[in-house]
Amino acid sequence: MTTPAIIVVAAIIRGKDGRICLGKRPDDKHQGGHWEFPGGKVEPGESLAAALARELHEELAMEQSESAPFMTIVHQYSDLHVTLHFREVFAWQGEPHGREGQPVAWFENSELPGLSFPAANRPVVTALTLPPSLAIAPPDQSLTSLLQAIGELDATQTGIYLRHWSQHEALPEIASCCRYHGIRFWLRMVSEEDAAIAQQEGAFGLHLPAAVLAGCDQRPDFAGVVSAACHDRAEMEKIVSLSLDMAMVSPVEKTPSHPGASPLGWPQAAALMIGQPLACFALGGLTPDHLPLAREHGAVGVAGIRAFWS
Ligand SMILES: Nc1nc2c([nH]c(=O)n2[C@H]2C[C@H](O)[C@@H](COP(=O)(O)OP(=O)(O)OP(=O)(O)O)O2)c(=O)[nH]1
Ligand SMILES: [Mg+2]
Repeated sequence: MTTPAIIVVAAIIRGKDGRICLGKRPDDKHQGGHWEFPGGKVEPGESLAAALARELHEELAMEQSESAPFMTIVHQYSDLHVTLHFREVFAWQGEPHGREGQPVAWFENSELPGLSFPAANRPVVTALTLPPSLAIAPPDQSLTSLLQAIGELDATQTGIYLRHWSQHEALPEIASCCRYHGIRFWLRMVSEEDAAIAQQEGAFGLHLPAAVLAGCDQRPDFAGVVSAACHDRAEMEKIVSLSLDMAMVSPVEKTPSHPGASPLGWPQAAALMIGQPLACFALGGLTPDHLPLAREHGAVGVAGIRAFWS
């Protein structure tokens, strides 16, 4: 039996102090009693940006709001099929307050995972904990230059994937340097042991290359973010079926590190990424400046090697 389907826009509103504005859904509404990113149903013929500006005016008295894509999640509730377009609101007039009697409050990013949200929101709450850029450690980088480069990164914008360092004797030193600078880092999982190492070193993420993903029949035992490499639809389905948090989708554009690989191109990458219940990072021939373009195509972040180390 098919359920009704709706298209919804919802706002990620960050105050100057970095906190996020949420509203509480009235008990008698669908998904009532949960916190929500303010927003509502898109009306026929309305653009997503216009729909969100209208909802923010109606619900929060925010005027002239402007927004850009963050991520899209398609979710099937038992009684409703929703396409949720989350958008980052970057400008507005007025002080947001609940105009419909609903509680409205501001939360630190770190408080979000502890709140009760509609089930569809799990991936967006995870995505909000991620840096927008992921710098992959180049294979030929020396330990000294890696440690120096870590110290020069902006921890709010960039995380790092220590692709070749999981089993290296210098890992504790690198991990401690990352922790000191507040840099979120990912380690590569090749064996079961790597999940334990990642846990012990305080890695933020554990990344599964395609061959490891192929041999995996359950989510690895790791408390942080679990990501996997994704090149096609079959890998995306596997990643979703294991309830992983993140996919690095590649190669989106032509890249010198994999000269033989034919790129997906943005339309095909978008078809893979949009609506999936996880955070997608676009990878391959990109720079951090590609973030807005990547978000237009369903990725929440961008990853790469050379262009991501300042
Ligand atoms: N706004 C919002 N809705 C969400 C979120 N997560 C989630 O599953 N939803 C679902 C709940 C609802 O079924 C739907 C949003 O519809 P809504 O009730 O807010 O729509 P609306 O503002 O147009 O309200 P109404 O005029 O129909 O009363 O999307 C979220 O974070 N924010
Ligand atoms: Mg609403």
